[in-house]
Amino acid sequence: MDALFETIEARKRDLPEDSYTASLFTHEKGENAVLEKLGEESTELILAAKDDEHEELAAESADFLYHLLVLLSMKGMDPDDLLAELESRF
Ligand SMILES: N=c1c2ncn([C@@H]3O[C@H](COP(=O)(O)OP(=O)(O)OP(=O)(O)O)[C@@H](O)[C@H]3O)c2ncn1[C@@H]1O[C@H](COP(=O)(O)O)[C@@H](O)[C@H]1O
Repeated sequence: MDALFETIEARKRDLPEDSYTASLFTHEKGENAVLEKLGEESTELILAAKDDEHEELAAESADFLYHLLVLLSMKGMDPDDLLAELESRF
């Protein structure tokens, strides 16, 4: 997750043209682009869970987590903020 987040941060900084991640940071809809994606991915995740398809559920969870990490980066946060919150509940 740390390596993926570092890649996301690099895409935010360098904005390569062929990068999907960079396209989320420069989207005309602003942060709504990634928020919409999170909505779609959560629906797909729920459908995979209902079908009890483990492979599909893992794939949809990965899609959701990736877009969540992009959102955290957009907000100037990082995975440590998420982990700190989880630890505070432990
Ligand atoms: N983990 C991901 C990842 N998960 C999902 N996606 C993209 O998220 C997009 C939307 O997912 P969907 O399931 O909705 O795909 P879709 O059905 O094609 O939907 P649309 O794109 O048509 O809306 C797809 O284009 C996926 O490729 C990701 N794109 C990138 N990453 C990671 O980010 C890294 C950098 O990627 P780039 O920014 O593209 O260089 C990659 O090496 C990966 O590690």
